[in-house]
Amino acid sequence: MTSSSPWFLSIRDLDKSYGEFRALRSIDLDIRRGEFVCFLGPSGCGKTTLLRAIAGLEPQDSGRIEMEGRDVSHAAPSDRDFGIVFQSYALFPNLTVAENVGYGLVNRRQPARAIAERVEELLALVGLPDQGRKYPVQLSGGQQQRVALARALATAPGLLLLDEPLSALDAKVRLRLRDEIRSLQQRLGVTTVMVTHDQEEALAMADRIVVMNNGAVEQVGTPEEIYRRPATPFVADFVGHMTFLDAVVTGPGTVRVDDLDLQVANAGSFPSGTAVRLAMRPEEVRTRSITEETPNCFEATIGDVTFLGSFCRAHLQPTRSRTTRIAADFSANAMRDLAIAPGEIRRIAFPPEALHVFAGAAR
Ligand SMILES: Nc1ncnc2c1ncn2[C@@H]1O[C@H](COP(=O)(O)OP(=O)(O)OP(=O)(O)O)[C@@H](O)[C@H]1O
Repeated sequence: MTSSSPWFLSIRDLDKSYGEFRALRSIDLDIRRGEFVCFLGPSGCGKTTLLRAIAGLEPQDSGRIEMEGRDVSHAAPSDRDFGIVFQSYALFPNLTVAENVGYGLVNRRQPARAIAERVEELLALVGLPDQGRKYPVQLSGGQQQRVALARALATAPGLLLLDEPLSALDAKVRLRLRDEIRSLQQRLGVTTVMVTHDQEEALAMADRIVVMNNGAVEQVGTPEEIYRRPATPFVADFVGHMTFLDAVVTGPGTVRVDDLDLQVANAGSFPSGTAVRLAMRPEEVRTRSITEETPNCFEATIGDVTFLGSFCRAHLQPTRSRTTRIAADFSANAMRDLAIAPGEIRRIAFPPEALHVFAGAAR
């Protein structure tokens, strides 16, 4: 690979075990220069282990890591060009904010004046000008995390690693800092990898999301690809909400669920008779402008309705089916206009393009 390669970071066949437990399984991943990538997955899936392997803090057992075309697989962390922010702010409590931010610069033996100027510039960058004399304990959690961010950026690293940097903060601060980190990253153009288990955070911040499960990469894609075209039932289930139904393929582009025959736009190449899992997002259930020609339309009884703030989620049971229950989301307007209430019967439709078909019977 040459430095003209679009990839800042390339990972090949990375493996890591703790005793018998395989924490990373044959990870292959390429990250573009300037890209913001999120590692997303449930607790224990290996996100942090992968981040720490990239940093050289938790060496892999086998596999290769290249940064800007340089093989850093066995390089010490100090020989890898990154800055890192941890979940717990990890600031030195006995050092002032300015000393914390300038820590890495002092180690590089830069003149005091240059350091002071750079620290002031960094504090302004993270929205904390004139706070350099304070101690970490005098700052809020959000402010401490900004200081940690400034410290990680001090040496102008090629790669910014963020390990759940927002998860210790309360919801409002988290939202604000999320936007700030994203716009700062775009302004600086620094290649960034962030670990999170919060799907909303990943969808809102990332250029691309790496969904991990059980030490392996399940899918890599833009937020929209991950959400609209989940590659596996795990991704479909983990990102957003999905109704899963047992189905049987009845022909090209058709499946049967219980007594319902449904058209499916992307049915894959399963032969007739194959048991599959059908999946659909609650917001894709259609309730308006339904005519006799609308595909996959039928009557359904409205079951329980849960108020979720900006929308309501209802469970619907098609009247021709004994067992099928489908989650459907309704805006406040739709709730009112369609008089959605438990026990009512309404016509609904499943757009063929909104149905996902996966191999295997439902759990
Ligand atoms: N030093 C270690 N010794 C033994 N097992 C470890 C060690 N570090 C991590 N593990 C195990 O490896 C798995 C992956 O851990 P990792 O911290 O990468 O998960 P994660 O996806 O970041 O999860 P979380 O969001 O909970 O931090 C977990 O099952 C964890 O228990």
